[in-house]
Amino acid sequence: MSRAPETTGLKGKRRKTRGRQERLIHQRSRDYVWLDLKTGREFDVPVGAVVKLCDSRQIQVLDDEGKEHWISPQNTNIKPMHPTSVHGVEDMIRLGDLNEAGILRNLLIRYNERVIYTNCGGKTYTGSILVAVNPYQLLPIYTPDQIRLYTNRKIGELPPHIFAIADNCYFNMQRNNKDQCCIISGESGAGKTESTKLILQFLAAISGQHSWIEQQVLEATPILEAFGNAKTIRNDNSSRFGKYIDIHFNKRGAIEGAKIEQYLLEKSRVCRQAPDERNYHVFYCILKGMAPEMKIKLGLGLASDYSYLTMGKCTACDGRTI
Ligand SMILES: Nc1ncnc2c1ncn2[C@@H]1O[C@H](COP(=O)(O)OP(=O)(O)OP(=O)(O)O)[C@@H](O)[C@H]1O
Repeated sequence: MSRAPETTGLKGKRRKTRGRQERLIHQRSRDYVWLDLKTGREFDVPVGAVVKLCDSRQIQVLDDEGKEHWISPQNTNIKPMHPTSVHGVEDMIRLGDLNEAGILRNLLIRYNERVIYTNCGGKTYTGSILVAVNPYQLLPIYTPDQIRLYTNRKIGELPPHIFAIADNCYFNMQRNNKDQCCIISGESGAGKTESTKLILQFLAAISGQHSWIEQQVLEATPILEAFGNAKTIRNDNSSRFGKYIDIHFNKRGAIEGAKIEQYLLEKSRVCRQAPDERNYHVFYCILKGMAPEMKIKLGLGLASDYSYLTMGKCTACDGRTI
C-alpha cells in the first residue's frame, strides 16, 4: 500500500520528463513536425511542417502548403516527425510514420521532385506494389534507354518504375513458368489506361522478335478507346468500361497473341451525357473524319446537329483533334 503512490509518482515524473523532451524537440527551429489542423474537412489528416521560430510562448511553423501558423507550445496538435518522413523514402514500408499522413507526405515530396513512382512494400507475398501519381505532363522516363535499363533487374535494384513491375512479371513468368497478373486500380483520371499502355509497350519491346502481333496489340488501343472512352469532367479520355487483357507468350518469351475482354460498359452515355461531358469518341470521329461524299450519301451532318452528341453542351475535347 505504501509503495503504490511512490510508483505512481515516479511514472508521473517520467511522463513529465518525456513530455518536456518532446516539447524540446518541437522547439528547435528547422525541426519537422506533424501539424493536425483539425479542419473538419474531408481527408483531414495532419500536414507536415517545419519549425521556423520558437520561444517559450509560441512556435511559428510553415506547413507543406506554404501556410504559416503560430502555435502555443502547449498545443497537442503538433507532433515530432520521424526522420524518414522528412525527405521521403523510395519504399514506403521504411516510413517510421506509416499512417495516412506519412504516406501522403511521402508521395507529395517525391511528386514535387517529379518522381511519380514509389514502392509500397517492395516485394511482398502478394507481389510488388507500386504507387503512381499522375504527373499530367510528359516526363522523359519512358524512353528506349529506360526500357533497356529496367530489363532483367530485381525489384528495388533501381528506383521504382512501372517498367520495373512489367519486367518483374515477364521474368517471373519465364523463370517460374507461371502466369503473372498485374492489377491496375485507381480513381478516374489516376492514370490506369496510361499505365496499361506503358506495361504493354515494355512487354512488346523486351519480348524479343518483333512481330505484327505485338504491333496489333498496341494498335488495338485507339480503336477500343474510340468505342469505350469519352470525355468526362475528370478525364478527357476516360475509359467507360473495365478491361481484362490476356497476353500470350510462347516458350521463347515472344508475344504470340492477346485477348482483350471488356465488361461493364457505361451504356447510358449513348443517350445521356452530363454537363461538360461527351458521348463516346467514335461518334465525333465519324462525323469529323468521314469523306464529305460519304456523309452526304449516309445523310450525316455535324456533331452539333445531334442532341445525343450535344447534351453535355460540349463537342470539342482538348488534346484530341476529333
Ligand atoms: N504516366 C503518365 N505520364 C504523363 N501523363 C499521364 C500519365 N498517366 C496519366 N497521364 C495523363 O492523365 C490522363 C488520364 O489518365 P488515364 O486516362 O490513364 O486515367 P484512368 O485512370 O485510366 O482514368 P479513367 O478511369 O477515367 O479511364 C491521361 O490522358 C494523360 O494525359
